[in-house]
Amino acid sequence: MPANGVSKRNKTQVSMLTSRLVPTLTRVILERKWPWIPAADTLLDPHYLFQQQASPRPLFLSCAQWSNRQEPKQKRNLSEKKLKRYFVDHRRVFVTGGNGGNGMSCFHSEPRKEYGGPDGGDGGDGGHVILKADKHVRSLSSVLSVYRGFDGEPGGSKNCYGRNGDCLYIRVPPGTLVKEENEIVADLSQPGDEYIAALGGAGGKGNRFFLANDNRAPVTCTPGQQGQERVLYLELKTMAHAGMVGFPNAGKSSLLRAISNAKPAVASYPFTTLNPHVGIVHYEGYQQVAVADIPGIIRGAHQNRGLGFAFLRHIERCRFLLFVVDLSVAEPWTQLEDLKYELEKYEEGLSQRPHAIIGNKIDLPQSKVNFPQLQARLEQKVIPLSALTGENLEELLLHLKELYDDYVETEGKQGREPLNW
Ligand SMILES: Nc1nc2c(ncn2[C@@H]2O[C@H](COP(=O)(O)OP(=O)(O)OP(=O)(O)O)[C@@H](O)[C@H]2O)c(=O)[nH]1
Ligand SMILES: [Mg+2]
Repeated sequence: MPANGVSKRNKTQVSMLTSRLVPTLTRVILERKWPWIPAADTLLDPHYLFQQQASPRPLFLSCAQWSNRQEPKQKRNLSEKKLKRYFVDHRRVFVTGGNGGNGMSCFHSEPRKEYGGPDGGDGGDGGHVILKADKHVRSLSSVLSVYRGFDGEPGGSKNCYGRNGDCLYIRVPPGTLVKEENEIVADLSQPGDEYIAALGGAGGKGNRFFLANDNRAPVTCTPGQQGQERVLYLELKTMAHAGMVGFPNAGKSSLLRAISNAKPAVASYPFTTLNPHVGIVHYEGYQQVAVADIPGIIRGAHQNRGLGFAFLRHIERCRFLLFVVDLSVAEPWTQLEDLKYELEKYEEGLSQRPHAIIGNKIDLPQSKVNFPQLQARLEQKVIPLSALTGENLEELLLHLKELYDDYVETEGKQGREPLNW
């Protein structure tokens, strides 16, 4: 007799019974799905059962082991493609006004009343699609690509008119330009400004409308008109106060994360940022400066290389620029020359906008060698800093405020309202 009191013969019998009770396939699936649960054979193994009776701990232990085996949840790397909260500064929108309701053709019907006359009502007008500037909206990201207005209701009998379709409002940020075939058709600069993007169709006429002296029983009624269809391009005049311009991997997104509450994706491969992100830097007296992280630009961007010249357009919409140079690469001054060349090729004078030059990654040993060489080649001061360690960020923040104050002053002199965020 074995030590645990179960004979080998008994064990074989129980095992055979288990095989009959639980089909093989089900067992395999169960064992794969819950590996911490002992195999069905083992469960009915008298040896195992005795062990369980002796100490109930193994079950709890297996749960604990399972939870230990699960790897700790790691913070997943942010991918730009998964980030939905990027800044949208231009949109193509297809708008269609609501259709008008059809007119009704019918005659008054009442007992003992012959020739009651026509009483078909008119259809309701279709609703307009209206663009409205709203100061609570910051970007065009909430604007969809297709809008269709509400239709008017058809006319009814007994001279009932159809209900007009409601107007459909599309909320856009103040400072939105509306373009149609490259022509500006509206400038929604102040909050509350409205522009009818698509007119709703007029409602059709009921047969009552056609009642005349020479025609006392008209049967004619007209259908409602179709709503207007238009393709409009919405563009923001200003995207942010400051725009960060730099080569891919220069550390623009890291810098925006360091100075503001924005959370653009950061990774060690080029072209991590595919869409602009805007972060707000807060100063004393509730002053806020908006800084945009713009996708990386390479030499030849104006010829559509890299991410193309679509991104140079974002730079155009920033009032002043922050050139971000990676100090750790060889000859960082060539980066600056290339960036200015590309901006100049895209639009003359763009590189001459008020700007600051930032030398990033000063924490790296190579940067400490390159920085004095870069500074020696430039008349303008370069701000050396590290977005990663936070070294010398204060100097950038002070310089940013100076650029902002100059911008407010210039706008004031020209009688324009500075962009308030
Ligand atoms: N050592 C060091 N590394 C940095 C610093 N700033 C950024 N990096 C690293 O540089 C890499 C690129 O940083 P990003 O912020 O994604 O660069 P980017 O300019 O936004 O790049 P794109 O989005 O591709 O244009 C990342 O691996 C960062 O960790 C810094 O100050 N010091
Ligand atoms: Mg980036």
